[in-house]
Amino acid sequence: MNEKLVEIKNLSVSYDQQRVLEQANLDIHPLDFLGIIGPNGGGKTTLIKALLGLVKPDAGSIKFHIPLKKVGYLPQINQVDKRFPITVLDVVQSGKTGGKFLNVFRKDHADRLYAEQLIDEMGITGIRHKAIGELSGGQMQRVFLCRSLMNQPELLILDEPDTFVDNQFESELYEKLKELNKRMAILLVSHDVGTISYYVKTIACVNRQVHYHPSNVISTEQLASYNCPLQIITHGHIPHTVLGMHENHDHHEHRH
Ligand SMILES: Nc1ncnc2c1ncn2[C@@H]1O[C@H](COP(=O)(O)OP(=O)(O)OP(=O)(O)O)[C@@H](O)[C@H]1O
Repeated sequence: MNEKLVEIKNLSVSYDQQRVLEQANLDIHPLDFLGIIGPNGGGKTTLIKALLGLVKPDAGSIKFHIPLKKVGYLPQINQVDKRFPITVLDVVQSGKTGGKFLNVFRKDHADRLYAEQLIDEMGITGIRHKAIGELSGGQMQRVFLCRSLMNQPELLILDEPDTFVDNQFESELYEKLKELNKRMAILLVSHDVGTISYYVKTIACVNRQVHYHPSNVISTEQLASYNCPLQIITHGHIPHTVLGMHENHDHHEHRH
C-alpha cells in the first residue's frame, strides 16, 4: 500500500480572482481520521471541492495514489434534489455507478445485495423502499452514507455531516465513522469541535492556508500560529485536547 493516498501540493484556488486557498499542502495517509477545522469562509469546502475536481485550481497539483472510484463522498443534504423519484435502495446502489442511475435500473444482483447489506448495517432496513423525498434529514444522511460506501472506498470525505441530523444520529454517525476508519481513511469537515476532538486522529486547520497537525491534541498557541480563530474545547475523556473552531494547478493529476 502506498504510504499516501492523496498528495496536495501548492494548491491555490480563487473565485472571481479572489484567493481562497493559497499554496495549500496536505497529504492524506491510509487510515488517517483527519478533522478539517477553520473559521467560516476559511476555505474548507473549497478544499474538498478541489479534491473532488469540482473547482479548478489556479495552481498546484493533486495526486491520487488510489483510483478515484475508491474515494467516497457524503455531500451535504442541501445539495441533494429531494424531488427525484427514486427509492432508498436505488440511491444507495447508485453509489456503485458514481451517482448515475442508469445502471441501477439494471439491478445488478451483487450490487443490489451489497446495497441491502449496507442499509441493514445502518439500521434503516424499514425505509429501503421509501422515496428519498419522504425522508427526514437524519434518514437522508444515513442513506447517503450508505451510498458513499458502495464502492468500498479507501478514502471517505464528509463535509459537515452533522448539520441537519438529530442528536441520536449524530453520535451514531460518529461511532459508525470510527468503525469504518478501521478500513478506510476519513476526511471530516465539522463545526462540532467537541465531537471532532473525540474521534479524529489528526487535524488540518484551513484558513486560506492549510496547516496539518499530526495529532488530535492541539494547543491554543499552535492554533494561533496556524491562524485558526479559536474557541477552546476540552473534551472530558481527553483532558489535554484543545481544539480551535469557528462557529493548482492547471490540471488534476490522477495516478493509480
Ligand atoms: N462558488 C463561489 N463563488 C464565489 N465565492 C465563493 C464560492 N464558494 C465559496 N466562495 C467564497 O470562498 C470563501 C471560502 O468558502 P468555503 O465555503 O470554502 O469556506 P468554508 O471554510 O467551507 O466556510 P464555512 O465554515 O462557512 O462552511 C468564502 O469567502 C466564500 O464566500
